[in-house]
Amino acid sequence: MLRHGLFKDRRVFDENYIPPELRVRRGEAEALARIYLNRLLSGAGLSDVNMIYGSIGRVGIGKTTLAKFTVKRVSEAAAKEGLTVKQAYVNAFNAPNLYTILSLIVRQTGYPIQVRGAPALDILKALVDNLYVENHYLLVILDEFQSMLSSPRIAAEDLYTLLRVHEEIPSRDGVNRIGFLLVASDVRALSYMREKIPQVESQIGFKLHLPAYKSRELYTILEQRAELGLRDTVWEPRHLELISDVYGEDKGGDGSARRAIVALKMACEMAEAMGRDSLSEDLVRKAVSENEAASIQTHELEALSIHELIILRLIAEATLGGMEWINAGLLRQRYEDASLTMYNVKPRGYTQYHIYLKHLTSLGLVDAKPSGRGMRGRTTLFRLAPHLPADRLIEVVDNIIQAKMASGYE
Ligand SMILES: Nc1ncnc2c1ncn2[C@@H]1O[C@H](COP(=O)(O)OP(=O)(O)OP(=O)(O)O)[C@@H](O)[C@H]1O
Repeated sequence: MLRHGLFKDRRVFDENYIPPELRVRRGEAEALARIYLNRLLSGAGLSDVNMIYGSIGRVGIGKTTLAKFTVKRVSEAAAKEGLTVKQAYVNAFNAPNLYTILSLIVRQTGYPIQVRGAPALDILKALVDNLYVENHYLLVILDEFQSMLSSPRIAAEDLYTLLRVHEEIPSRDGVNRIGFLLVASDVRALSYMREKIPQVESQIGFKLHLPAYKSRELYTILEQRAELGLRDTVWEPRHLELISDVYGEDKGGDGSARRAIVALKMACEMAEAMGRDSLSEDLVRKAVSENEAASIQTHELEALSIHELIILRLIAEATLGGMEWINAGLLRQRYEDASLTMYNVKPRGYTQYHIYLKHLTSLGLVDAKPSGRGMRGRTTLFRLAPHLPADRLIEVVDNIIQAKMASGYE
């Protein structure tokens, strides 16, 4: 009989949960924190710009976690020396322009700065002034930094203004008080920087590359979650080994801690739903295979244009509505309607439209086949690739479309 459930603290499995200590990558966090602290504690202020970046196509490998942990460490260590280092986190996907970036930063500092209707430069001046008056420091994480570089609504000058704030707006006492930790998906961010903002690129002190996780590292991460979030009698090391062997990069997996943690959570939820009070190997295997089936490569979707995303969404919608295949004519008609009425973008001409459909098919997101007999004339039929869950895909696609629209992409 199940009396308490398997979890002792469900929050430990939340997407944004940051563990109290890092058992994997602690050394990296300490090394990064020391760079900021060395200068700060020697009285030279805070002005460093460092960067964490991952590997192409790898997600969930701990970039954000490491950044947040590092900044927290800096703030705590500084506090022990009597210095206040405020922390701010901005995800570029939610910050399409300099004004929004600064508004988000200001909100997190808690300073009474009027941002509504103020020009970005005035907000930044007020921020520099408040830091001076309070004698505080500020360390800002700019996550998904690559999308700031490619956004048409963030000019090179904006990035200079922000990242070289000390030159644009020197503090009244000459002490620099704002440091940055940039987080980018992969090494390409550095070459974009070299093109768009070379002076900032050359100013980056420390560039830390994070590889995908190996199975042994995933085991350690899972063990920590199990200890913090599950009842002791629920799990055994072999359950965690099974998961870390599936996702470990050295075992042929994608090295994602996120997916490994989700698999463990799913296994526990499945056990609960079945009224069991502990995990079994069978259940863990089942959770892993469901996790695989439901996995949507968000980075692959982020790389699509808005028009491709609209087409994909329409095909997924047809599936969700019970239509097994949608024919080319109907799809085109829905695409034209949706572009104009829902997204306020001009539909692309036929040639480009067909290139988009081909691309979606070649990525394995969409299946295409010629219509059989019984249809008038020859046409092509489309459907969402059967391994993709239509409802979750629509959710993810909507988020991406929204973010792209907000940052002015097409
Ligand atoms: N070293 C670690 N210790 C404990 N948990 C970790 C560690 N690395 C990653 N995680 C967990 O794995 C999940 C994914 O990590 P995170 O979001 O930091 O990855 P990311 O590389 O920033 O992802 P994305 O590529 O989507 O931006 C989070 O739940 C995080 O808490």
